Amino acid sequence: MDGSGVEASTTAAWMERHRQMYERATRHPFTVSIRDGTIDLSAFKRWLSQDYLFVREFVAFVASVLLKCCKQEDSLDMEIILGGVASLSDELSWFKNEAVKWDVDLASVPPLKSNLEYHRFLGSFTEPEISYAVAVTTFWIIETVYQDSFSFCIEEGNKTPPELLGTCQRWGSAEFKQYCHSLQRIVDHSLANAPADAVKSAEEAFVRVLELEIGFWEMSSSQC
Ligand SMILES: Cc1ncc(CN)c(N)n1
Repeated sequence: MDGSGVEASTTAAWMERHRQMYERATRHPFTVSIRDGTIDLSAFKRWLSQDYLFVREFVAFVASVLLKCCKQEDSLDMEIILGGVASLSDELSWFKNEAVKWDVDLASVPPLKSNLEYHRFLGSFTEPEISYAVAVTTFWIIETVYQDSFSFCIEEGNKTPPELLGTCQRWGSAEFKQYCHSLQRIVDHSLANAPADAVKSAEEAFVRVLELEIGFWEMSSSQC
């Protein structure tokens, strides 16, 4: 609580403390080039196929967050996270449809280095020792980076190519923003009740996600 009796948000404080890195993740030249219409379409196609592989790994990660949530005494967050798991089925179908549209063969694409590094990070959350507070923080910031990055591509003044607007809407919509805010409330509530070492680990995971997201955009831009 601050002096006015308003509960300060830990997530907002972290966003401020790590603002530079947050900006690097959410205003990366890759997404900025979508917004200004200069995107290299081969880079977009690389992102599309790599992100499909990412989302397949993300399913298991979100399922592990759900499992940790269900083991909490008070599992009121369950419905929001379950909704997140359910929406991934639609998301995988979306990637498959887009791949056909862009003539990308998803079956023949191997994951690139930065993607594999992200997969390893996501895979570590199946460990039961990793707390729910850390896992749900990680989930929230992963979703938020996409929400912030893609909503920028559809904000006023954008020159986003019409064929990419559907992609930007997927994560940049008001609905997805609401969902990210719901996750953020869950995270702040969870952190407010977590021990100090878990809060510290959650902040480390927050920063690690920003690094991995930057690496993912870099990989999409340049095939590293
Ligand atoms: C790399 C990455 N980060 C986040 C998201 C949003 N679920 C995604 N699809 N891909």
